[in-house]
Amino acid sequence: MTRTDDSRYLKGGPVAQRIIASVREDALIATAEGFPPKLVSITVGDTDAVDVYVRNQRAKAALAGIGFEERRFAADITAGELEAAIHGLNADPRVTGIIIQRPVPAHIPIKTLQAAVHPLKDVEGMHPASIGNIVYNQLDLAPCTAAASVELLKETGLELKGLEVVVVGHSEIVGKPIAFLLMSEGATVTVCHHMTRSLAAHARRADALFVAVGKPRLIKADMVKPGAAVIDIGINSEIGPDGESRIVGDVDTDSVKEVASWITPVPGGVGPLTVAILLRNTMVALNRQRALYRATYGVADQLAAE
Ligand SMILES: NC(=O)C1=CN([C@@H]2O[C@H](COP(=O)(O)OP(=O)(O)OC[C@H]3O[C@@H](n4cnc5c(N)ncnc54)[C@H](OP(=O)(O)O)[C@@H]3O)[C@@H](O)[C@H]2O)C=CC1
Ligand SMILES: Nc1nc(=O)c2c([nH]1)NC[C@@H]1CN(c3ccc(C(=O)N[C@@H](CCC(=O)O)C(=O)O)cc3)C=[N+]21
Repeated sequence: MTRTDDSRYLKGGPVAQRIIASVREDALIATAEGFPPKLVSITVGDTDAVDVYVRNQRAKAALAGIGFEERRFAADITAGELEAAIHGLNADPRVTGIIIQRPVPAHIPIKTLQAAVHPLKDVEGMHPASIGNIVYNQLDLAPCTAAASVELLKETGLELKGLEVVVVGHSEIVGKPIAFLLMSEGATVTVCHHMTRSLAAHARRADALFVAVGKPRLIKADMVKPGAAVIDIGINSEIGPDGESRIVGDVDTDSVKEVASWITPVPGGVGPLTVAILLRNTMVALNRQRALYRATYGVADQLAAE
């Protein structure tokens, strides 16, 4: 049996295709109504870690009928200059959404940048005001990777209410939002991080195990409960036995797949779905902008008023 024919693999591609097809329908209607959705990506400095992501964003945005523009800034730009650029995008009615690719150089405070994006254009749900929404169980626009990971778990058909879930990694962009989304769904959530005393003991109790750390093969077969669902979020690049560069996750997939009932492959798991959800979030943002403008001015929306 080849890797991808194995039904234990929870693949992101088919789910992503469904989402992109539905986004495309909405995007074509919005465009015909005079409001073409457009996403702007901001990258700062050396962008190796995000190149794959941005390349896929561009390709999938084209498929979905969403405009895409990449703004690249030099590593020595100041935080003030970047904020000014973001304010310009906030004020530009042709721009629907803004995504700031991580990481940014150390001298740029990412939180300040994230807070500079207008909440209505925050397609990643990372503005402090947006991230608060998931605490209040308003889940229609959540951080893309977290939403993608939870959506893949739902593909298993497992009942989330009361499910024992363990999340490894507690970054603000992945681990923490996953924990909040799962709490909203009624799961019992344990969050582990580098200070956790026995990662293995916690991980082994999980019916669903989410891993977002950035360490290849951190999770081995003896850390996984038989029959569990394993969602591998890690994207690590390493040199394979053939001397070629390859992408691997945080889970030792070959051994863990013998124990788990479901496992997300890397590549081909969470990654493609993350991109699809970013595009879906862009349409959620567009619809919010149009609804607010109608409510405020009683006209179709901002462009129509000009
Ligand atoms: N598929 C996708 O769409 C995406 C994939 N990623 C990938 O997911 C991974 C995580 O990304 P991100 O959350 O941004 O990374 P961060 O580096 O921000 O966070 C890593 C987390 O892992 C924890 N950690 C570190 N070492 C251990 C350990 N030995 N045991 C348990 N926990 C540990 C850290 O805890 P502490 O803070 O306490 O040190 C931290 O919370 C990366 O491989 C990244 O490439 C990221 C974004 C999107
Ligand atoms: N603000 C911000 N948000 C992010 O969500 C974010 C980020 N910054 N910085 C970089 C990381 C990484 N990341 C990926 C998303 C999808 C793929 C993806 O599509 N992966 C394909 C790769 C296929 C191929 O190799 O072409 C797959 O896994 O199958 C990869 C990486 C999002 N990140």
